[in-house]
Amino acid sequence: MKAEADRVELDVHDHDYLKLALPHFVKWKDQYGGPFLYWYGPKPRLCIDNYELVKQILANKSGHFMKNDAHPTFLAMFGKGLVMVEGAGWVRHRRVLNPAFAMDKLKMMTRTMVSCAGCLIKTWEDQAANNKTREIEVELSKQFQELTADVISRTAFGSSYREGKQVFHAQKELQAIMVATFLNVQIPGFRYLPTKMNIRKWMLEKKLRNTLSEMIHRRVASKESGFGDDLLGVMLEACFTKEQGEEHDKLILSIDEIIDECKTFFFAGSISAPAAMASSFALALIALLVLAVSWIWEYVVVRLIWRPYAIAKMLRIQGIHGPPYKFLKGSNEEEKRLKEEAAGLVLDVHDHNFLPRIAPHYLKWRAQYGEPFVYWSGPKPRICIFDYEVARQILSSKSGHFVKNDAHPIVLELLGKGLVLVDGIDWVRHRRVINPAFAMDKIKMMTQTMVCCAQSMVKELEDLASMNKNREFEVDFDKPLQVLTADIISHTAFGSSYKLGMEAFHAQKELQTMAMASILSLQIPGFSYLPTKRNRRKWMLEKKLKSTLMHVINSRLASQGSGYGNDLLGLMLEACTATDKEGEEEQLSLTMDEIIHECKTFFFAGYETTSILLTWTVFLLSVYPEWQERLRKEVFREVGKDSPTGDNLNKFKEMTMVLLETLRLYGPALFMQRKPITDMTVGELRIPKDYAIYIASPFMHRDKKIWGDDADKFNPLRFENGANRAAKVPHALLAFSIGPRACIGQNFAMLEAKSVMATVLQKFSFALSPRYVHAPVDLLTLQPKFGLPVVLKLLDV
Ligand code: HEM
Repeated sequence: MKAEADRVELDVHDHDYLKLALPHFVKWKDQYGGPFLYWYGPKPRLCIDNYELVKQILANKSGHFMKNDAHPTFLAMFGKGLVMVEGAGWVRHRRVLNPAFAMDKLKMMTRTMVSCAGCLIKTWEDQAANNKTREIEVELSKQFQELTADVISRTAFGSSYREGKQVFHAQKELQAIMVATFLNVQIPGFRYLPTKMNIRKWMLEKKLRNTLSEMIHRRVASKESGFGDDLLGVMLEACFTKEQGEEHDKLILSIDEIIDECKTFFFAGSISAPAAMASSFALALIALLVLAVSWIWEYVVVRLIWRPYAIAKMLRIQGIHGPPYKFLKGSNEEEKRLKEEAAGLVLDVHDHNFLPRIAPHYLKWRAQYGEPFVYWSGPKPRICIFDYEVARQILSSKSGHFVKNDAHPIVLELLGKGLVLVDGIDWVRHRRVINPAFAMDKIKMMTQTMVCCAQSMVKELEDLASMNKNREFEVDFDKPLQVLTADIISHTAFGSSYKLGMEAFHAQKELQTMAMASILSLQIPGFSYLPTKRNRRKWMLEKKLKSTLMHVINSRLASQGSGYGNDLLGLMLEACTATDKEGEEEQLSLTMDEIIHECKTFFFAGYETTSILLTWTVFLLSVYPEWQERLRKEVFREVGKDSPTGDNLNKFKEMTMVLLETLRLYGPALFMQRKPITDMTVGELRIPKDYAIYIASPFMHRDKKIWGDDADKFNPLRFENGANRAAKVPHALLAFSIGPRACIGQNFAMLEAKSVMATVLQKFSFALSPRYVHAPVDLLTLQPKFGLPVVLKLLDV
């Protein structure tokens, strides 16, 4: 019917365009009367034209009538902005946006509106003046569209209006895609397939997001000098509110929500959807063709060919060299080959330089091209930094210009958007909520739990040893240490709900194993949505993980009267609950999803790292028995046979030195990554926006210029005067990172490691089993490839 109506033209005095724009409504209304029902695919739509019914539905304040589900592309364009949000979310958004549309603010924008209109009129005037007849023909609807886009770019984004225009164009193209696909049959999952149209759509969505995100981050960074008088500025102003008695600003909308509101400004403010939808199928076909050509141009020519060569050239000019870029593969093949060659390398147990095993490509390229060098992960460049000063400037930067590099999708999936991965003002919000949980006095209170867990592991090992006449036995010690650290994090994070916490962690661990198994296999786009056996198991685990964590969190929230508890979750919820300004409602400054992500982060960031630190500490104390003995003496000197307390542990000086030296030589976290959100200069190095920077801390920890000639040796004494005096530069130990994004759990990890080591040293002596093979391996964290078999001997104490 629409195609037929498309061929009809109306007389200019005929304003009844319904037969053209909505011919199906006109026909069905005539045929079936009002209200009538029709079908959009399998979904029913009830059409109402009765004023009283309309009033009751639209004016209803119960919140029971919500917006209908939007078309996915429509959602991508609009985002979850004011037009789309519902319920409490809508109240929050509306509260932030209202001030931006107050009459006095709008009046201030009139000048911009008039000036934009003036520019258009001036263009017409100039064109008309060039004609003898002083008249011109213009395509008014197009020009008005341009005009409103101009007005909204300037009023919404002020001085950033040029970027605002880019947003407008990306949104317009997305709209064309929506029109072209609107009436197509929607095959479930089809939108996840990498068709040319979908790829273009994803690119546009990414561009839209990145441009808006950058603009917002810049505004937030320059917050001290005011947010500006444009819509974005007024919205950000209303978004940052200082609660009574609070030291810092509180953010009402998340950065994602602000981005969605910006999309809404544009869509609602400059384009009318019904007009767009009236476009013809012919237009859709042309759009498809244009999209295909532009996809080939943008994706193949620009991204895979031109950009890598341009980047390499720009870096060469700065004197940064590296292996040549190969189409699509980058340096992957050479990296893979070098790693395969190194995989069989076995080290002597006194040899702590494992770099030829885990990073042979870095060693080769550094020798060949110098420092820093650039290599290619597929078409993406990685600039590798070995210099302490450059690393310090990047990691310590507080401007918010260096953010975390895009995480591998698998890491993202596992970790969720928790503290480790969030950036910008979201990070500020998360960090503020989580900081109190890691305050020293709170962590000290957890020491008892840590020691208790360690004692029950030691008791089990003791029982095994007592079964042998010589009171010794061999064990793969990395395994009980893994179980122990999971036990500790379950207890300290979830207190009395630790059993449920443990269940959640087991689900997460299995998900992690599945993810690691697939990390190197070919990723077929869309494959993850197919109901294969593996995917179904994955979905089941994800569901279980989420529902278990939700259950734990909800029961805590429900028991608020008796306090949230002294475990990490309780302390986080405490900091998370803030009373609404108007007084009534209690609001969480993190959403339920964000709290769930933080719980996952506790486990992911806090469990494996600490179990690996313990594993390498046991390894080194086995290789250097004189240090094992020194630490045992220290433990007996400080606590005798008693259980250590938080205060005792802080007095373990030699233990601290050994742990720091272990972190230097065998730090669990290997390469830190960042990227600048805008072009940045660090020292003499100019780093263009979005280039990944890899900070090669395992190399830097062995730098003889910084650590002295014995940098490759195990020498805990270098930390005798504290971590900051151990090397020629302060903050040379990067194992917990430095700067604002340094590890929030470092005190927790150190206390945990001391609790466990003290408890083990009180009962056992240990030595490496002859089965031990020294082959450290990079599995996201640094691990002993063949585990840690040791002989444990029960002490006669
Ligand atoms: C030996 C043990 C640990 C090591 C070596 C370690 C290492 C690190 C490093 C290097 C970072 C910074 C990453 C970067 O800058 O890209 C980091 C961040 C972080 N760590 Fe740890 N970590 C350890 C234990 C823990 C524990 C026990 C927890 C929590 C229970 C934890 C939670 C976190 C969190 C939440 C962050 C992100 C902080 C932020 O971005 O604000 N870590 N850790």
